[in-house]
Amino acid sequence: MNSAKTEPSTICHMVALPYPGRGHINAMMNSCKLLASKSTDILITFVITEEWLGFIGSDPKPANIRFATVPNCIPSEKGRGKDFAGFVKAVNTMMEEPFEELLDRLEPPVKAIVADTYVYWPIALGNRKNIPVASLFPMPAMVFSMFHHFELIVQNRHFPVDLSERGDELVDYIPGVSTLRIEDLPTFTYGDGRLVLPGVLECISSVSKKAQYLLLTTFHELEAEAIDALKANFPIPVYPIGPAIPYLELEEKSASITNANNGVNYILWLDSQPPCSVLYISMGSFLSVSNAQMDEIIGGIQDSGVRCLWVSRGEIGRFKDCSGDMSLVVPWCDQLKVLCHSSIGGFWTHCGWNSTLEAVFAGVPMLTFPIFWDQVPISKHIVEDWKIGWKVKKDVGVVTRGEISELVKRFMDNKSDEMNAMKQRAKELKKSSRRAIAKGGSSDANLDAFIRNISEAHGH
Ligand SMILES: O=c1ccn([C@@H]2O[C@H](COP(=O)(O)OP(=O)(O)O[C@H]3O[C@H](CO)[C@@H](O)[C@H](O)[C@H]3O)[C@@H](O)[C@H]2O)c(=O)[nH]1
Repeated sequence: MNSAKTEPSTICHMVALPYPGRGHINAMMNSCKLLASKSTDILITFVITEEWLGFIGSDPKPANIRFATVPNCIPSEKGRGKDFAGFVKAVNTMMEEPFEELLDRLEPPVKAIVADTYVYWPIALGNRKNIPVASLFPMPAMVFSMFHHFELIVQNRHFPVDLSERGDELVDYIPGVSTLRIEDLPTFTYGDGRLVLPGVLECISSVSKKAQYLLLTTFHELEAEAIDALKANFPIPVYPIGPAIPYLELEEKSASITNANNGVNYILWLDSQPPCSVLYISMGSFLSVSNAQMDEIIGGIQDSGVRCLWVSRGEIGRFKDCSGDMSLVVPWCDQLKVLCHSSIGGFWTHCGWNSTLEAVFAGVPMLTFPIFWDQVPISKHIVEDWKIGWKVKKDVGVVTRGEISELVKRFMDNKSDEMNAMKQRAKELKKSSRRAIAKGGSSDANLDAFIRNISEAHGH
């Protein structure tokens, strides 16, 4: 850890604590970069485990963001998906003590803690130490509202529930959230979702009761109704500052483009493809679909004859038949750069919120294959609310190779009126995301308001 000792007291020093998973670390880092871009008087200490420092320690970041570490007191990131509930428990029992020790040593004095909503203890810790806490929720405002109003779901007898019997019943009573089926709520009715639900509900309720600010990685234009309804009754300021994605670095050259991919330069490959012809496929950073489903997906995409760029970690062997001019498989890519490339015509996504915000920013329509938790209502957002995608996943059972091939062909048909109308809507949302981040736009103004609030209300 490299704590600076002599910064002047005008420095607004914040400590950022992400939940230690890829989607959450990215959301927190991108939010911090947006905050740090506002003034060189802002200093952010970004706290991660030593293992995570190994993953992201050499990534480019502005001079006013620095890393500090806690020991590897939680299970390794590798294999985290295997015992999800156990991982969540470890994050919430093992990290507080080393974090508190670190906090006590940091200089200059800390003006605010920005902590992921899914880590349970920072709000109480901040209260004990008289340090304001901004809770960063890295999922849609709509999903926050679902948990915030969970008692309505219970009152309407929609939880607990047997999805196979009542999954199609409608949920039309959550303020600011458009009507959806029980089946489209986050996956808290079964499995790991059911296990982590009580802890999540406690976190969400402590945000309104004890935190000082709520930051959202969404932007107002994208979820206006959910955000307005939330703000109307929420006891603390709510600041949507998104899309919290790495758009500030879009123009920079990324060394990882070839280094991480055994010398394969996927940007050069994209450069040589026709406009809007490539389907980008990424299924998320830690949960994946069943082997049987994966075989159908790979077969269906091959049969469709559509060009594609796949991201696949550790499963490259399964793609041995996907070689040739039409497809490229890489273990990792600079996703926002890829989505913004003119050759990309569609995105097959598991509907992680960061990926969704990136696709909205890039104006790319989506094929949705949600797997867990918020990904299910996010798919509904994409398909029904914004109408910029189609759902591939079925509620029950495997989607077959033939179904996938047909769907992908129709989806990537640049001459279809239906697809062109969808692309037009995606372009409109892209424009609204650019308006939100432009000077004086909704997110830009919210970043300023949050920083002003922290500096004034809690100045030294
Ligand atoms: O080759 C790749 C693949 C992914 N990414 C990035 O990795 C992140 C993935 O985040 P996300 O799309 O949100 O997926 P997950 O990692 O699965 O996200 C977890 O965290 C999200 C935010 O809380 C939730 O919405 C998801 O349900 C949860 O699984 C994004 O920033 C991508 O740009 C890359 O840069 N390169």
